[in-house]
Amino acid sequence: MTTVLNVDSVSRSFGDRAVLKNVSFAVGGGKLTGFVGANGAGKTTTMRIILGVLAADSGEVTLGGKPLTREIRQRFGYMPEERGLYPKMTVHDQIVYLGRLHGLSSSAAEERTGKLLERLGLGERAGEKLEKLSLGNQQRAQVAAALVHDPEVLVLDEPFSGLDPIAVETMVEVLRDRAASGAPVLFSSHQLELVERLCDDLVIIADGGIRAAGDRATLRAQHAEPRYQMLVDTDAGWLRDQPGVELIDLDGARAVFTLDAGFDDQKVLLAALERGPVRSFGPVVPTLTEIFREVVR
Ligand SMILES: Nc1ncnc2c1ncn2[C@@H]1O[C@H](COP(=O)(O)OP(=O)(O)OP(=O)(O)O)[C@@H](O)[C@H]1O
Repeated sequence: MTTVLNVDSVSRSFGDRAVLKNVSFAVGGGKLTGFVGANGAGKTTTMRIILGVLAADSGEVTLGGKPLTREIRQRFGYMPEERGLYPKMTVHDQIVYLGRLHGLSSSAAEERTGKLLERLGLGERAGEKLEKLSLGNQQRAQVAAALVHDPEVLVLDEPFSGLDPIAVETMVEVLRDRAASGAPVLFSSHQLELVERLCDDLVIIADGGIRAAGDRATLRAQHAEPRYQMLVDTDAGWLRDQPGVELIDLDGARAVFTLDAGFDDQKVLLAALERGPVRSFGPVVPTLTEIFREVVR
């Protein structure tokens, strides 16, 4: 059975500045949910409230319908924006220590730490002080810290920033595994292509308010008008004067356009064929970047 983490009408101000305004969204168990928004949109503040590091002015966060208590939050894994491992302690020792803080026995903490560091490619670095590691490896250690107690919920602030592509893939696998065990996994990121590839669900925040939330396919259907892409052999500039067509992007022989409501796409295809070979023609699904632009503007 999976559990849902629910953020319900959460508001928070700093002084007279409303930073979160009635923020509501759900993070489904067993899923990876990407949390995206521009700088200062309110992602970190929302995550801090979920973790109880910061209080909401109103609204609440629940897990499986129950308000969060200290005991429930003990079972969360958190990777905060400010990171915060001990630079002078060895990687191994601090992950074990954090496991113990979360209630693991000393042998369980040792075992989990060994496995996790190995999995994250840090096995050979386990005995080094954190400050001696590269930034990317420190980041991996942060993930190990968030995961050591097999958390029932994972909340990660920018876990992919600064990672090389191979480290990203390792991290993705680790997060997918955690989600596969039924845990809700929420992470923020500015890397929209990555979020698009990785996530089951998305939450888009702008200026302290949720602009869109839900599964990728639904968001795509709701938030971006259908568009077509065509590739021909010669310049496709004639599309500008084609009735029913609005040209969005033209790069020589490649054109992206929308059609007036009810306009038959086959008429455009025929018009293109009259001018020469057509290499590809069809509707394209909008990318997350396009949806993002549309909903936050
Ligand atoms: N403790 C605080 N006191 C005053 N203002 C704050 C505080 N914490 C956050 N803010 C403000 O709240 C707004 C939202 O910040 P937050 O860090 O949640 O954004 P974010 O979406 O995580 O941004 P980024 O992508 O840059 O990390 C910002 O304008 C920030 O300056």
